[in-house]
Amino acid sequence: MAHVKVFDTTLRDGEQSPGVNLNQLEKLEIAKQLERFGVDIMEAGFPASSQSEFHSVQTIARTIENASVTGLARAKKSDIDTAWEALKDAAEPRLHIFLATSPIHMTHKLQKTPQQVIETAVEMVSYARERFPQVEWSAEDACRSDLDFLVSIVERVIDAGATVINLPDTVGYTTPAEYGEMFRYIREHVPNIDQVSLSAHCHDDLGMAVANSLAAIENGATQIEGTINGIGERAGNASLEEIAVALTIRNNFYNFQTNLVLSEIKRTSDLVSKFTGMKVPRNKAVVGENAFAHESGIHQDGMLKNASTYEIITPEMVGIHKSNLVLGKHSGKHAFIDKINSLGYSLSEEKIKEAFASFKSLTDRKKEVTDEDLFTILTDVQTDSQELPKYKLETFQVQYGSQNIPTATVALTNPEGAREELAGTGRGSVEAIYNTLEGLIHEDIHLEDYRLNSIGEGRDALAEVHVRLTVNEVAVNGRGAAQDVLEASAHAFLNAVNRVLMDPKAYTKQTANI
Ligand SMILES: CC(=O)SCCNC(=O)CCNC(=O)[C@H](O)C(C)(C)COP(=O)(O)OP(=O)(O)OC[C@H]1O[C@@H](n2cnc3c(N)ncnc32)[C@H](O)[C@@H]1OP(=O)(O)O
Ligand SMILES: CC(C)C(=O)C(=O)O
Repeated sequence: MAHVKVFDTTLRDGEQSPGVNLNQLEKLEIAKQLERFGVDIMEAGFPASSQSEFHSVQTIARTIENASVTGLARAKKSDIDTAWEALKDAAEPRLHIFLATSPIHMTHKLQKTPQQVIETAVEMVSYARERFPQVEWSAEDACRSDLDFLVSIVERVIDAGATVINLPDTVGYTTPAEYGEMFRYIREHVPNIDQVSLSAHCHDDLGMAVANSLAAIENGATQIEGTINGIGERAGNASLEEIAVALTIRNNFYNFQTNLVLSEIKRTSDLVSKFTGMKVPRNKAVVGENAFAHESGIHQDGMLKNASTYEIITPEMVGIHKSNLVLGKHSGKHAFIDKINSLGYSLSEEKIKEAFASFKSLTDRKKEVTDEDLFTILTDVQTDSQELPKYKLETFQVQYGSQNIPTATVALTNPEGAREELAGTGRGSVEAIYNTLEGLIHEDIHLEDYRLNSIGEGRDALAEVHVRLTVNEVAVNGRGAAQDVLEASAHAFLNAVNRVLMDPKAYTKQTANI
C-alpha cells in the first residue's frame, strides 16, 4: 500500500476561520494532540503575522518531537527571516512559501506579470533553502491557473530547491475530476516532479474538499493537507478525519495509508471544537453526534440483529468509547488520576489539585461526572495560566421576576488583587450580569455574540457558554462552563476579558465580512 503524508493546518488555515482566535496555550495543546493523532507535518501558524503568532510557532517548534513543524510565509525575505527565527529549533525545520499563479490573483492582487511571479518564486525558494532543509512551495489559486504556466513555474521552483509542491484549490472551485486531472497533468508534464512530494490542499466552498483531496491522491498526490473538523477560511478546508476514515474504510478501493491514529480522532475533534468555539454539526461525517445514532425502527432492528447493517464505521475506530468507571461524589484522588490518565491528559501536580477541586465542587451538584464533564474541566485547567493577574469571579446574585427589572450584584477580584462589588440591571439576567461586569471592568467592552450549549444530557448537564466581545476595539472569544447558565455566562465574559488584557498583542486580528 502506498503511503500518503498528512499535513495538518488546523493551527494556520483552521485559525483563519472567521471568529476564531486561539491563544498560545490553546495552540500548544492542540499541537500536542495533533502529534498524538500522528500527523506527519503540522503548520503551526504564520510567524510574520504578529508577535504572538511568532511565539506560538516558536513554542510549538521547540516542543513537538514526532512531527515536522512548519510555518507559512509570503514570498518575501522578511517573512522568511522571521519564520526561520520561529522555526530554527524544530526537530526538522520546514517552511511553507506561497505565491499566487492564477491570472486573477497575479493581475489584481499581486499586480505582477507572470514572468515576475516566476522570478519571485524562484528567488524566494532558493533564499529559503539557504536555511530550511525542507521548503514547500504553494501555487496559490492553482485551480484557476493556466496549466502550462503552472508546469513551467513548478519546474523552475523545483530547480530552485523546493522539496514539496502544493497545488491548492484556494477558493474551492474545482471538481474531483478536474482536480485529479490537474495532478495527472503536472505529474506527466513536469520533468523533475519525481524529486518532490506533491501535495493537495482543498477548500469546501462547493462541498467537495474531501472528494477533491481523494481524487488528488488517486492521481499522484503524495501528501494531503486539511484541518480537524474541516474548519478554515470561509467554508473551511478538507476535513482530515473524513479523509483518513475514507482511506481506511474503503481500502478495497483506495490503496493508500497514512500514519494517523484513528482512535485519537474524537479527542482531537473535541479539543479543536472547544478551543475554537466552533461546534461540530450534529450530522457531520465521522465526528458529528448523529454519526453513530440510529433513530428509525427499521434501522434499530437491523442494528440489534447485526450492527454492520447500518454502521460502516464503528464508534471505537474513531475513539468513541462508552466508559464504565463512573466518577461521583464518593470518588477519591486515585480514581480521579487514573481517569485523567486514561483520557490521555498529563498534568502537573498543581494542575491535578486544581482539577480535583473543580471536580469535587461539581460532584456536590451533579450525581455523576461524565467523561464530557471531565474533558471540560481538564481542558480549562490545562490552559489556565495561574501566574498571570486577571479578573476573577468571587460571587454573584441575580434577582429576576417577570414583573421586575432583572438586577445582578457581582463581586470580583481585579488584576491588582482588590475585591470590588457592584449592582446593575439589564433586560434579562445575563444582560444584568454583563452590564454589571462592564461597570466593574474599566475597559470599552461590547458583546458581539453569545452562544449556549449543553454538555451531556439530562437536567444536571453542564452549561457551556461561548461569547465574542470587543475589548478596546479588539475582537476576542471567551468560554465558560458551569452547572448554572448564569455562572457559565459570567465565566465566559471574564475569560474573554482576561485573554485580551493578559496578551493584548495577540488580539489585534479583526475578522471582517468583506
Ligand atoms: C490562501 C491563504 O490562506 S494565504 C494566508 C492568509 N493568511 C493571512 O493573511 C493571515 C495573516 N495575515 C496577516 O497578518 C497580514 O495580512 C500580514 C501581516 C501578513 C500582512 O499585513 P499587511 O502588511 O498589512 O498587508 P495586507 O494584508 O493588507 O496586504 C497583503 C500584502 O501582501 C501581498 N501578498 C499577498 N500574497 C503574497 C505573497 N504570497 N507573497 C508576497 N506578497 C504577497 C499583497 O499583494 C499585499 O501587498 P501590498 O501591500 O503591496 O498591496
Ligand atoms: C497558503 C495556501 C496553501 C492556502 O492556504 C490556500 O491556497 O488555500
